[in-house]
Amino acid sequence: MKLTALSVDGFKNLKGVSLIPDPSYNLILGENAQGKTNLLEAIWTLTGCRSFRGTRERDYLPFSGGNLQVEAKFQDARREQSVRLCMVSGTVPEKKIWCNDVPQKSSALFSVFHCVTFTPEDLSLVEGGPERRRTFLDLCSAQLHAPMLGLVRRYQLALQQRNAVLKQRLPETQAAGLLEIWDRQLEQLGTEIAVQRGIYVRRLAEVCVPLYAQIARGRETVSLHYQSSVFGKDAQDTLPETRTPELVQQYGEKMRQSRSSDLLLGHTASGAHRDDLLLAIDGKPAKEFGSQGQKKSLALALKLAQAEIYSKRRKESPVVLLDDVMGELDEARQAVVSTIVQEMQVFVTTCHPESLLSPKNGKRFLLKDGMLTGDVENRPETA
Ligand SMILES: Nc1ncnc2c1ncn2[C@@H]1O[C@H](COP(=O)(O)OP(=O)(O)OP(=O)(O)O)[C@@H](O)[C@H]1O
Repeated sequence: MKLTALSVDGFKNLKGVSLIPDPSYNLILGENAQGKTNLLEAIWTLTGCRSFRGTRERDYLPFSGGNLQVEAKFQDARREQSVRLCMVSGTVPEKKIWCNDVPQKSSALFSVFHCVTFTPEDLSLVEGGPERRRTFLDLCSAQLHAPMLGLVRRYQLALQQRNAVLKQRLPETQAAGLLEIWDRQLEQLGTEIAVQRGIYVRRLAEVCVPLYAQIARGRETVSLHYQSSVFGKDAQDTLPETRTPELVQQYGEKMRQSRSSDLLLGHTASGAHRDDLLLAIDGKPAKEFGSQGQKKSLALALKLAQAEIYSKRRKESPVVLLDDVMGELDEARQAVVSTIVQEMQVFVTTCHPESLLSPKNGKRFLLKDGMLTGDVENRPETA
Protein backbone atom coordinates (compact mmCIF):
# COMPACT_ATOMS: atom_id res chain seq x y z
CA MET A 1 0.00 0.00 0.00
CA LYS A 2 1.54 3.32 -1.08
CA LEU A 3 0.28 6.85 -0.89
CA THR A 4 0.64 8.40 -4.33
CA ALA A 5 -0.74 11.87 -3.54
CA LEU A 6 -1.62 13.72 -0.38
CA SER A 7 -3.16 17.10 0.33
CA VAL A 8 -3.98 18.49 3.76
CA ASP A 9 -5.58 21.80 4.55
CA GLY A 10 -6.90 23.03 7.88
CA PHE A 11 -5.77 19.97 9.84
CA LYS A 12 -4.50 21.66 13.02
CA ASN A 13 -1.78 24.09 11.88
CA LEU A 14 -1.33 22.59 8.38
CA LYS A 15 -2.17 24.91 5.51
CA GLY A 16 -2.33 23.99 1.84
CA VAL A 17 0.10 21.06 2.16
CA SER A 18 0.16 19.12 -1.06
CA LEU A 19 2.73 16.52 -1.97
CA ILE A 20 3.54 13.53 -4.14
CA PRO A 21 5.26 11.14 -1.76
CA ASP A 22 8.13 8.88 -2.70
CA PRO A 23 7.01 5.23 -2.96
CA SER A 24 9.60 4.20 -0.39
CA TYR A 25 11.17 6.88 1.81
CA ASN A 26 9.84 10.27 2.86
CA LEU A 27 11.65 12.48 5.33
CA ILE A 28 9.57 15.23 6.94
CA LEU A 29 11.89 17.89 8.27
CA GLY A 30 11.30 21.00 10.33
CA GLU A 31 12.05 22.68 13.60
CA ASN A 32 9.95 21.95 16.68
CA ALA A 33 6.21 22.71 16.49
CA GLN A 34 6.08 23.24 12.72
CA GLY A 35 3.49 20.51 12.02
CA LYS A 36 5.51 17.35 11.32
CA THR A 37 3.53 15.12 13.69
CA ASN A 38 0.32 16.82 12.55
CA LEU A 39 1.11 15.69 9.01
CA LEU A 40 1.52 12.05 10.14
CA GLU A 41 -1.65 12.38 12.20
CA ALA A 42 -3.52 13.68 9.13
CA ILE A 43 -2.40 10.59 7.18
CA TRP A 44 -3.43 8.41 10.13
CA THR A 45 -6.99 9.86 10.17
CA LEU A 46 -7.49 8.14 6.82
CA THR A 47 -7.33 4.75 8.61
CA GLY A 48 -10.57 5.66 10.42
CA CYS A 49 -8.88 5.14 13.82
CA ARG A 50 -8.69 7.55 16.72
CA SER A 51 -5.65 9.83 16.87
CA PHE A 52 -2.46 8.02 17.85
CA ARG A 53 -1.75 10.82 20.30
CA GLY A 54 -5.20 11.03 21.82
CA THR A 55 -6.44 14.21 20.10
CA ARG A 56 -10.22 14.49 20.10
CA GLU A 57 -11.66 14.74 16.61
CA ARG A 58 -13.04 18.24 17.04
CA ASP A 59 -9.51 19.41 17.94
CA TYR A 60 -8.30 18.50 14.45
CA LEU A 61 -9.99 21.71 13.30
CA PRO A 62 -7.64 24.69 13.13
CA PHE A 63 -7.55 27.17 16.03
CA SER A 64 -7.93 29.93 13.45
CA GLY A 65 -11.40 28.60 12.48
CA GLY A 66 -12.41 27.23 9.11
CA ASN A 67 -12.77 23.74 7.77
CA LEU A 68 -10.49 20.78 7.40
CA GLN A 69 -9.77 18.58 4.42
CA VAL A 70 -7.44 15.60 4.09
CA GLU A 71 -7.33 13.93 0.70
CA ALA A 72 -5.19 11.09 -0.55
CA LYS A 73 -4.74 8.72 -3.42
CA PHE A 74 -3.12 5.40 -2.71
CA GLN A 75 -2.21 2.28 -4.57
CA ASP A 76 -3.05 -1.02 -2.93
CA ALA A 77 -2.37 -4.54 -4.22
CA ARG A 78 -5.28 -4.27 -6.70
CA ARG A 79 -5.91 -0.69 -7.75
CA GLU A 80 -5.56 3.00 -7.11
CA GLN A 81 -8.12 4.34 -4.65
CA SER A 82 -8.94 7.72 -3.20
CA VAL A 83 -10.08 8.79 0.25
CA ARG A 84 -11.26 12.21 1.39
CA LEU A 85 -12.12 13.42 4.85
CA CYS A 86 -13.74 16.80 5.52
CA MET A 87 -14.76 18.41 8.76
CA VAL A 88 -16.88 21.50 8.85
CA SER A 89 -16.47 23.65 11.93
CA GLY A 90 -19.54 24.44 14.01
CA THR A 91 -20.92 23.83 17.48
CA VAL A 92 -20.95 20.14 16.63
CA PRO A 93 -18.32 19.69 13.91
CA GLU A 94 -19.60 17.66 11.00
CA LYS A 95 -17.34 14.97 9.55
CA LYS A 96 -17.75 13.54 6.06
CA ILE A 97 -15.84 10.79 4.34
CA TRP A 98 -15.63 9.62 0.77
CA CYS A 99 -13.91 6.51 -0.59
CA ASN A 100 -13.50 6.62 -4.35
CA ASP A 101 -15.94 9.57 -4.35
CA VAL A 102 -18.67 7.52 -2.63
CA PRO A 103 -19.81 8.84 0.80
CA GLN A 104 -18.90 6.39 3.56
CA LYS A 105 -18.99 5.97 7.32
CA SER A 106 -15.75 6.49 9.24
CA SER A 107 -15.60 2.79 10.10
CA ALA A 108 -15.40 1.93 6.37
CA LEU A 109 -11.95 3.52 6.22
CA PHE A 110 -10.54 0.89 8.54
CA SER A 111 -10.75 -1.81 5.91
CA VAL A 112 -9.52 0.47 3.10
CA PHE A 113 -6.32 2.18 4.22
CA HIS A 114 -3.75 0.72 6.63
CA CYS A 115 -0.87 2.32 8.50
CA VAL A 116 1.47 1.30 11.26
CA THR A 117 2.84 4.08 13.47
CA PHE A 118 5.80 4.21 15.77
CA THR A 119 5.85 7.28 18.00
CA PRO A 120 7.43 8.18 21.35
CA GLU A 121 4.02 7.49 22.97
CA ASP A 122 4.37 3.82 22.00
CA LEU A 123 6.58 3.33 25.02
CA SER A 124 3.23 3.09 26.84
CA LEU A 125 2.80 -0.32 25.18
CA VAL A 126 5.38 -1.54 27.67
CA GLU A 127 5.02 0.98 30.50
CA GLY A 128 1.29 1.67 30.35
CA GLY A 129 -1.71 -0.21 31.70
CA PRO A 130 -3.31 -3.36 30.25
CA GLU A 131 -5.90 -1.35 28.31
CA ARG A 132 -3.18 0.08 26.07
CA ARG A 133 -1.97 -3.43 25.19
CA ARG A 134 -5.50 -4.81 24.72
CA THR A 135 -6.28 -1.99 22.30
CA PHE A 136 -3.04 -2.70 20.44
CA LEU A 137 -3.86 -6.41 20.17
CA ASP A 138 -7.41 -5.74 19.05
CA LEU A 139 -6.42 -3.18 16.41
CA CYS A 140 -3.64 -5.40 15.05
CA SER A 141 -5.99 -8.34 15.02
CA ALA A 142 -8.70 -6.29 13.27
CA GLN A 143 -6.23 -5.31 10.53
CA LEU A 144 -6.19 -9.01 9.61
CA HIS A 145 -9.67 -10.03 10.72
CA ALA A 146 -12.12 -7.15 10.16
CA PRO A 147 -14.99 -8.52 12.36
CA MET A 148 -12.76 -8.07 15.42
CA LEU A 149 -13.62 -4.36 15.73
CA GLY A 150 -17.36 -5.08 15.77
CA LEU A 151 -16.86 -7.87 18.30
CA VAL A 152 -15.02 -5.56 20.69
CA ARG A 153 -17.65 -2.84 20.28
CA ARG A 154 -20.50 -5.26 20.94
CA TYR A 155 -18.65 -6.70 23.93
CA GLN A 156 -18.20 -3.22 25.41
CA LEU A 157 -21.88 -2.40 24.94
CA ALA A 158 -23.00 -5.66 26.58
CA LEU A 159 -20.52 -5.07 29.42
CA GLN A 160 -21.92 -1.56 30.00
CA GLN A 161 -25.41 -3.03 30.21
CA ARG A 162 -24.32 -5.75 32.64
CA ASN A 163 -22.52 -3.20 34.81
CA ALA A 164 -25.65 -0.99 34.76
CA VAL A 165 -27.64 -3.92 36.20
CA LEU A 166 -24.94 -4.58 38.84
CA LYS A 167 -25.00 -0.93 39.90
CA GLN A 168 -28.71 -1.17 40.72
CA ARG A 169 -27.67 -3.28 43.76
CA LEU A 170 -30.66 -5.59 43.41
CA PRO A 171 -30.87 -8.76 45.52
CA GLU A 172 -29.13 -11.62 43.67
CA THR A 173 -32.37 -13.50 43.03
CA GLN A 174 -33.85 -10.45 41.32
CA ALA A 175 -30.69 -9.52 39.40
CA ALA A 176 -30.03 -13.06 38.15
CA GLY A 177 -32.58 -12.98 35.34
CA LEU A 178 -31.33 -9.63 34.04
CA LEU A 179 -27.67 -10.60 34.32
CA GLU A 180 -28.31 -13.88 32.52
CA ILE A 181 -29.24 -11.97 29.32
CA TRP A 182 -25.92 -10.09 29.27
CA ASP A 183 -23.89 -13.10 30.42
CA ARG A 184 -25.12 -15.09 27.40
CA GLN A 185 -23.88 -12.33 25.07
CA LEU A 186 -20.62 -11.75 26.91
CA GLU A 187 -19.68 -15.43 26.96
CA GLN A 188 -20.08 -15.68 23.17
CA LEU A 189 -18.36 -12.39 22.37
CA GLY A 190 -15.69 -12.70 25.08
CA THR A 191 -14.72 -16.22 23.97
CA GLU A 192 -14.43 -15.12 20.33
CA ILE A 193 -12.30 -12.12 21.34
CA ALA A 194 -10.04 -14.34 23.44
CA VAL A 195 -9.61 -16.78 20.54
CA GLN A 196 -8.69 -13.93 18.17
CA ARG A 197 -6.28 -12.43 20.70
CA GLY A 198 -4.70 -15.87 21.17
CA ILE A 199 -4.19 -16.22 17.42
CA TYR A 200 -2.61 -12.77 17.18
CA VAL A 201 -0.30 -13.25 20.19
CA ARG A 202 1.00 -16.51 18.64
CA ARG A 203 1.82 -14.64 15.44
CA LEU A 204 3.24 -11.68 17.32
CA ALA A 205 5.54 -13.85 19.43
CA GLU A 206 6.84 -15.65 16.32
CA VAL A 207 7.92 -12.36 14.75
CA CYS A 208 8.60 -10.10 17.74
CA VAL A 209 10.92 -12.45 19.67
CA PRO A 210 13.54 -12.80 16.90
CA LEU A 211 13.13 -9.11 16.02
CA TYR A 212 13.87 -8.08 19.56
CA ALA A 213 16.89 -10.39 19.62
CA GLN A 214 18.15 -8.63 16.47
CA ILE A 215 17.57 -5.16 17.95
CA ALA A 216 19.17 -6.09 21.29
CA ARG A 217 21.94 -7.99 19.49
CA GLY A 218 21.09 -11.18 21.35
CA ARG A 219 21.92 -9.75 24.76
CA GLU A 220 18.58 -10.73 26.23
CA THR A 221 15.42 -12.61 25.33
CA VAL A 222 11.92 -11.29 25.28
CA SER A 223 8.75 -13.34 25.76
CA LEU A 224 5.06 -12.58 25.21
CA HIS A 225 2.22 -14.09 27.24
CA TYR A 226 -1.47 -13.63 26.64
CA GLN A 227 -2.98 -13.38 30.12
CA SER A 228 -6.65 -14.17 29.66
CA SER A 229 -8.87 -13.38 32.59
CA VAL A 230 -10.93 -16.49 31.84
CA PHE A 231 -8.51 -18.89 30.12
CA GLY A 232 -5.39 -18.17 32.19
CA LYS A 233 -1.76 -17.27 31.49
CA ASP A 234 -0.24 -18.23 28.16
CA ALA A 235 -3.71 -18.67 26.69
CA GLN A 236 -2.07 -18.24 23.27
CA ASP A 237 -0.72 -21.79 23.73
CA THR A 238 -4.00 -23.35 24.82
CA LEU A 239 -6.73 -21.59 22.87
CA PRO A 240 -7.72 -23.14 19.53
CA GLU A 241 -8.19 -21.30 16.21
CA THR A 242 -11.96 -21.20 16.56
CA ARG A 243 -14.49 -20.71 19.34
CA THR A 244 -15.87 -23.99 20.65
CA PRO A 245 -19.02 -24.61 22.78
CA GLU A 246 -16.75 -25.92 25.59
CA LEU A 247 -14.84 -22.63 25.73
CA VAL A 248 -18.07 -20.64 25.74
CA GLN A 249 -19.28 -22.81 28.60
CA GLN A 250 -16.02 -22.27 30.50
CA TYR A 251 -16.41 -18.50 30.01
CA GLY A 252 -20.04 -18.60 31.20
CA GLU A 253 -19.04 -20.65 34.25
CA LYS A 254 -16.46 -18.02 35.23
CA MET A 255 -19.10 -15.29 34.94
CA ARG A 256 -21.53 -17.24 37.11
CA GLN A 257 -18.84 -17.89 39.73
CA SER A 258 -18.06 -14.20 40.07
CA ARG A 259 -21.71 -13.05 40.01
CA SER A 260 -22.08 -12.63 43.80
CA SER A 261 -18.85 -10.66 44.15
CA ASP A 262 -19.71 -8.61 41.02
CA LEU A 263 -22.98 -7.65 42.67
CA LEU A 264 -21.08 -6.48 45.75
CA LEU A 265 -18.50 -4.61 43.69
CA GLY A 266 -21.03 -3.11 41.27
CA HIS A 267 -18.96 -4.06 38.22
CA THR A 268 -17.82 -7.09 36.23
CA ALA A 269 -14.52 -8.34 37.62
CA SER A 270 -13.60 -10.90 34.97
CA GLY A 271 -13.82 -11.20 31.23
CA ALA A 272 -12.06 -10.08 28.06
CA HIS A 273 -11.92 -6.48 29.37
CA ARG A 274 -9.49 -7.70 32.06
CA ASP A 275 -7.02 -9.42 29.73
CA ASP A 276 -3.42 -8.34 29.31
CA LEU A 277 -0.43 -9.03 27.13
CA LEU A 278 2.41 -9.72 29.55
CA LEU A 279 5.82 -8.73 28.25
CA ALA A 280 8.95 -10.15 29.85
CA ILE A 281 12.67 -9.64 29.32
CA ASP A 282 14.74 -12.62 30.44
CA GLY A 283 11.66 -13.87 32.27
CA LYS A 284 11.06 -10.69 34.30
CA PRO A 285 8.19 -8.23 33.69
CA ALA A 286 9.52 -5.63 31.26
CA LYS A 287 7.34 -2.91 32.76
CA GLU A 288 8.94 -3.15 36.19
CA PHE A 289 12.44 -4.41 35.48
CA GLY A 290 13.27 -3.26 31.95
CA SER A 291 15.67 -0.38 31.44
CA GLN A 292 14.43 2.59 29.43
CA GLY A 293 16.44 1.39 26.41
CA GLN A 294 15.06 -2.15 26.69
CA LYS A 295 11.49 -0.87 26.90
CA LYS A 296 11.99 1.33 23.83
CA SER A 297 13.48 -1.59 21.92
CA LEU A 298 10.56 -3.81 22.93
CA ALA A 299 7.96 -1.22 21.89
CA LEU A 300 9.79 -0.88 18.57
CA ALA A 301 9.93 -4.67 18.09
CA LEU A 302 6.17 -4.92 18.74
CA LYS A 303 5.38 -2.23 16.16
CA LEU A 304 7.76 -3.61 13.55
CA ALA A 305 6.29 -7.06 14.12
CA GLN A 306 2.83 -5.60 13.53
CA ALA A 307 3.99 -4.20 10.17
CA GLU A 308 5.70 -7.45 9.19
CA ILE A 309 2.74 -9.66 10.15
CA TYR A 310 0.38 -7.39 8.21
CA SER A 311 2.64 -7.51 5.14
CA LYS A 312 2.94 -11.29 5.20
CA ARG A 313 -0.73 -12.04 5.82
CA ARG A 314 -2.24 -9.40 3.56
CA LYS A 315 0.45 -9.77 0.89
CA GLU A 316 0.87 -6.01 0.85
CA SER A 317 2.65 -3.64 3.16
CA PRO A 318 1.05 -0.98 5.37
CA VAL A 319 2.20 2.64 5.19
CA VAL A 320 4.68 3.16 8.02
CA LEU A 321 4.71 6.41 10.02
CA LEU A 322 7.76 6.93 12.24
CA ASP A 323 7.38 10.04 14.36
CA ASP A 324 10.50 11.48 15.91
CA VAL A 325 11.90 8.10 16.85
CA MET A 326 14.63 7.22 14.35
CA GLY A 327 17.07 9.85 15.65
CA GLU A 328 16.69 8.35 19.13
CA LEU A 329 17.95 4.96 17.96
CA ASP A 330 21.61 4.10 17.56
CA GLU A 331 22.88 3.16 14.09
CA ALA A 332 22.50 -0.58 14.65
CA ARG A 333 18.86 -0.21 15.71
CA GLN A 334 18.16 2.16 12.84
CA ALA A 335 19.64 -0.43 10.47
CA VAL A 336 17.25 -3.10 11.82
CA VAL A 337 14.29 -0.77 11.29
CA SER A 338 15.46 0.08 7.76
CA THR A 339 15.75 -3.62 6.89
CA ILE A 340 12.26 -4.43 8.13
CA VAL A 341 10.58 -1.51 6.40
CA GLN A 342 12.63 -1.56 3.19
CA GLU A 343 9.75 -2.83 1.05
CA MET A 344 7.26 -0.44 2.70
CA GLN A 345 6.46 3.20 2.14
CA VAL A 346 7.80 5.11 5.12
CA PHE A 347 7.26 8.63 6.44
CA VAL A 348 9.89 9.70 8.97
CA THR A 349 9.78 12.97 10.91
CA THR A 350 12.77 14.59 12.55
CA CYS A 351 14.30 17.91 13.58
CA HIS A 352 17.77 16.38 13.32
CA PRO A 353 18.38 14.78 9.91
CA GLU A 354 22.08 14.49 10.71
CA SER A 355 21.27 11.81 13.32
CA LEU A 356 19.64 9.53 10.73
CA LEU A 357 21.17 6.79 8.66
CA SER A 358 20.72 8.01 5.09
CA PRO A 359 18.68 5.79 2.83
CA LYS A 360 19.78 5.72 -0.82
CA ASN A 361 16.60 7.09 -2.33
CA GLY A 362 13.64 9.11 -1.26
CA LYS A 363 12.25 12.59 -0.86
CA ARG A 364 12.52 15.18 1.85
CA PHE A 365 9.88 17.75 2.70
CA LEU A 366 10.49 20.81 4.83
CA LEU A 367 7.64 22.12 7.00
CA LYS A 368 7.59 25.62 8.39
CA ASP A 369 4.63 27.04 10.27
CA GLY A 370 2.34 24.34 8.91
CA MET A 371 3.33 24.87 5.26
CA LEU A 372 5.68 23.09 2.92
CA THR A 373 8.51 25.38 2.06
CA GLY A 374 10.44 25.07 -1.17
CA ASP A 375 10.23 22.25 -3.63
CA VAL A 376 10.56 18.61 -2.90
CA GLU A 377 14.18 17.63 -2.88
CA ASN A 378 15.39 14.24 -4.02
CA ARG A 379 17.87 12.77 -1.64
CA PRO A 380 21.38 12.30 -3.02
CA GLU A 381 22.24 8.81 -4.20
CA THR A 382 25.10 8.55 -1.72
CA ALA A 383 24.45 6.62 1.47
N1 LIG B 1 -6.12 22.55 16.25
C1 LIG B 1 -4.97 23.21 16.03
N2 LIG B 1 -4.93 24.30 15.24
C2 LIG B 1 -3.78 24.95 14.99
N3 LIG B 1 -2.60 24.57 15.50
C3 LIG B 1 -2.57 23.50 16.29
C4 LIG B 1 -3.75 22.75 16.60
N4 LIG B 1 -3.41 21.74 17.42
C5 LIG B 1 -2.09 21.83 17.61
N5 LIG B 1 -1.58 22.88 16.93
C6 LIG B 1 -0.19 23.32 16.87
O1 LIG B 1 0.51 22.60 15.90
C7 LIG B 1 1.90 22.85 16.13
C8 LIG B 1 2.73 21.77 15.53
O2 LIG B 1 2.53 20.58 16.19
P1 LIG B 1 3.32 19.23 15.83
O3 LIG B 1 3.12 18.35 17.00
O4 LIG B 1 2.95 18.71 14.51
O5 LIG B 1 4.84 19.74 15.77
P2 LIG B 1 6.17 18.99 15.30
O6 LIG B 1 6.67 19.69 14.08
O7 LIG B 1 5.95 17.52 15.22
O8 LIG B 1 7.11 19.37 16.51
P3 LIG B 1 8.17 18.52 17.38
O9 LIG B 1 9.38 18.38 16.54
O10 LIG B 1 8.39 19.45 18.51
O11 LIG B 1 7.54 17.24 17.78
C9 LIG B 1 2.01 23.11 17.63
O12 LIG B 1 2.54 24.41 17.82
C10 LIG B 1 0.58 23.09 18.14
O13 LIG B 1 0.30 24.12 19.04
